[in-house]
Amino acid sequence: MKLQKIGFIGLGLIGGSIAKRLRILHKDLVIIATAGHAATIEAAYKEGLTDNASPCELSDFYDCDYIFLCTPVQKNMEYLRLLKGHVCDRCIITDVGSVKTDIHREVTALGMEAQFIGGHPMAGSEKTGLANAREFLLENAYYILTPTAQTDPAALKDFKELVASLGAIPMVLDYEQHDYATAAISHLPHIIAYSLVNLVKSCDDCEGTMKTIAAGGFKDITRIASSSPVMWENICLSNQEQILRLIDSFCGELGHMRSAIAASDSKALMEAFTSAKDYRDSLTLHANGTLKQVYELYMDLLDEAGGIATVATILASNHLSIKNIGIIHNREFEDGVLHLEMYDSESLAAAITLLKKHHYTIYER
Ligand SMILES: NC(=O)C1=CN([C@@H]2O[C@H](COP(=O)(O)OP(=O)(O)OC[C@H]3O[C@@H](n4cnc5c(N)ncnc54)[C@H](O)[C@@H]3O)[C@@H](O)[C@H]2O)C=CC1
Ligand SMILES: O=C(O)C(=O)Cc1ccc(O)cc1
Repeated sequence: MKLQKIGFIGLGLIGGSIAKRLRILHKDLVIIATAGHAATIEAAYKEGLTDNASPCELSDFYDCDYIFLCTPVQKNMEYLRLLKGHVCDRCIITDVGSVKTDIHREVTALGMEAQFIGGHPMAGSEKTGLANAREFLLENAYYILTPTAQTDPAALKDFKELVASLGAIPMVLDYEQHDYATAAISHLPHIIAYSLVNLVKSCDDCEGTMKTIAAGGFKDITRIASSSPVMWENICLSNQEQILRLIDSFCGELGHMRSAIAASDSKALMEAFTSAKDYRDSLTLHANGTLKQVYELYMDLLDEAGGIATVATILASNHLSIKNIGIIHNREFEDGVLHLEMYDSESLAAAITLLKKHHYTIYER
């Protein structure tokens, strides 16, 4: 399907990343957008991402092939209501929200099932805004699609192709199944991270001893507590039922741990830790059972002669071999991005530390 016009409502981390990739793939595509702040659209226009220089009106979305709703989940539902009756028949409205049941119920209530395909890229970070959007953000990530009972199979096929062109892996799921799974693997972990940080904050002494000595483990498990509060408030309100279910199960798990520790039950502790370790260690195994881990980083590369040679020399002189290297030449008004693939996790970690020491900006996935 030849894409002509795509609209974005919300142009932050996710909307911006999708738009950037589409701009690279389809130079002639008309991309229009609106966002919470006019400055976002001005910036997007300046970098050649959007065709409009100020936030567009909802009526401008009428003849889009696709409209991506990329605001916090509850705002997406408001926009869906506003769009009803104001888009042409062939337009597919999709969203990137982290919760799907709520918006599907709204779609049904509005009678928009034939025009809506839910979506959720399983990629992102704790960062927000267009400034952090990257065209490769969805690379190799699952992108969950939740069609409705009235989705035209041809429209679903086209949308799958679009998702695949973003570098993502489309996966169709039932929306309720999606919300239970994401409550477990994404929503609960964010709530635990936020709670853990608040716990430490309230337990710390006046000198901030805990904050000072907080080491890798605490930082690893709480990185996501730096995520957008508005986004997570919206997610908790939209996926309330499944999140409460998972919080209760988690309290049960913590209770088992507590009992085992209180009873000095080494066997129970060893069983719990070993079983969790085995499962966690197996996460890098993909569905087909092959080890598909890629040890890669992306970094900003100054547009100067010898830029790659300098990076290669820094790594080689520290005995770090590069498996794959390439420049992504597509941000017209910015410096290039260098993609590096290393052989294993240790070399990747060492390369990141080394390159950061040399003041390069690194983007880890
Ligand atoms: N951050 C992440 O890692 C992921 C987020 N998501 C979902 O993607 C959606 C967007 O999240 P991000 O891009 O991370 O957020 P973001 O904060 O980076 O961007 C949100 C965008 O929505 C706009 N916006 C907010 N309220 C608005 C309003 N009332 N009218 C118009 N625009 C408004 C903001 O101006 C901004 O452009 C959310 O629904 C979230 O659940 C999905 C996958 C990953
Ligand atoms: O930062 C991380 O590791 C995330 O987990 C990002 C994320 C946040 C929300 C989603 O719906 C999907 C992915």
